[in-house]
Amino acid sequence: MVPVSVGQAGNVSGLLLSLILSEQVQNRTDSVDFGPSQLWCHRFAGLRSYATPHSQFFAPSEGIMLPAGSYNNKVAFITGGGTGLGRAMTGVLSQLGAQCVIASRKLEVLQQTATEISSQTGNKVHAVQCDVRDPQAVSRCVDQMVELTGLPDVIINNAAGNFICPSERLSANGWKSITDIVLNGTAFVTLELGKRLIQNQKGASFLAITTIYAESGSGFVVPSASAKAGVEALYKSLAAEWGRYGHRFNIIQPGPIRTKGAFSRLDPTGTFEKSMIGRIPTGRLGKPAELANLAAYLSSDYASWMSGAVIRFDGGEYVSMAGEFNELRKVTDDQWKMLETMIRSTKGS
Ligand SMILES: CCCCCCCCC/C=C\C=C\C(=O)SCCNC(=O)CCNC(=O)[C@H](O)C(C)(C)COP(=O)(O)OP(=O)(O)OC[C@H]1O[C@@H](n2cnc3c(N)ncnc32)[C@H](O)[C@@H]1OP(=O)(O)O
Ligand SMILES: NC(=O)C1=CN([C@@H]2O[C@H](COP(=O)(O)OP(=O)(O)OC[C@H]3O[C@@H](n4cnc5c(N)ncnc54)[C@H](OP(=O)(O)O)[C@@H]3O)[C@@H](O)[C@H]2O)C=CC1
Repeated sequence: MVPVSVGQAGNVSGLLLSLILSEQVQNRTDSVDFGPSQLWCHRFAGLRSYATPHSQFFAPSEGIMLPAGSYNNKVAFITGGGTGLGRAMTGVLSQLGAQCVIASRKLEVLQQTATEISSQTGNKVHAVQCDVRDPQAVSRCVDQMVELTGLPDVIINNAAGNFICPSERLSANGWKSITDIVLNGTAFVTLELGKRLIQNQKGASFLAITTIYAESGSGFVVPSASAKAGVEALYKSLAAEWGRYGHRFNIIQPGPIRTKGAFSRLDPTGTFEKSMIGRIPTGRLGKPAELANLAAYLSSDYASWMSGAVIRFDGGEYVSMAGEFNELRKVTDDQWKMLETMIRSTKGS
């Protein structure tokens, strides 16, 4: 771990962005003393990752949490299981004994992940090509899964699309592309599997991966925010309606966790991460393994009484951004003395 000074976007095409951001970071440095002694940079695999010194209080435990064999004789279906968080969840479920089916558009990526995970865990991982935007493709994918493994015990709706874009630059097709993957894709997968499970009188756990801004909304990712909010409404509604068929529905809202898919589309220059870390009370990004442990718990029999739950999993970022006075954590002791004197000396209203 090496301390770094506040940097600049590294190329000419990033000049405008770097000017905007250097001003932002400069302001932060001036008023917050968020300088080299308080901002740390990990370097690994060619990637930078920032953290604050107090993140050492919150070191991630990345080992598998549930007892070995917790998923023996279970089948798990994970959309977007070939990459990022989906891949991490598949790895943990497979390690715990599940037979996994991973589905997304890029068959080669899925196959490579499937081979790597199953060679590590000794349990089968099946790769099935499926574009979740297409209900017929989803139906064919489920047919294929039934042939391979039978209907699943666990369904994780993790596939998503996203990019930052001012809404005035967004085309109708840009909107459709994101909302089709996130909201319609989750609905098609959930309805197709739900109906077949009901027909076969088989219970199951459904989990959706949304995001903290599903609750607040967020500018610059408006289709994603709208679609993720829709997914949450879908899952809370079905938790109420389909409990009678043995189905549980839960939601994880992750905060920032470094994956190529997310960060390449949401922070393409890598510059926003620095300011983001400053608002996370635990001072670091989440780890895919931490999310995977939570998903494994929520989808397991240990959580059989959990349904309709929305779990925010973000190192405290959401409440930190929401609280009116939270920026006051930047005030120094000397500044507090002065503020207190001013307040105490005020008489009357
Ligand atoms: C402050 C720091 C932030 C750091 C990170 C913060 C982390 C927190 C993250 C919180 C939530 C994260 C949510 C996520 O979902 S992350 C997962 C992201 N992963 C992916 O997006 C993977 C899959 N994505 C894709 O395949 C593509 O990106 C896709 C565009 C979503 C879909 O691909 P495809 O179907 O091939 O679509 P097209 O390329 O044909 O485009 C369709 C349509 O959209 C327009 N478009 C595409 N990109 C942009 C862009 N960057 N800006 C504006 N418009 C865009 C494109 O032009 C097409 O429209 P049109 O036909 O009108 O031209
Ligand atoms: N990383 C983060 O910080 C956060 C992530 N999230 C959520 O976590 C989940 C995983 O994201 P992450 O791992 O970061 O990013 P990835 O980009 O790695 O994951 C997205 C996955 O979705 C799949 N996918 C995209 N479009 C389709 C489609 N039409 N049909 C089927 N599959 C599709 C992709 O595979 P393929 O291209 O092969 O189709 C890919 O595997 C998403 O729901 C995201 O919204 C939420 C908050 C924070």
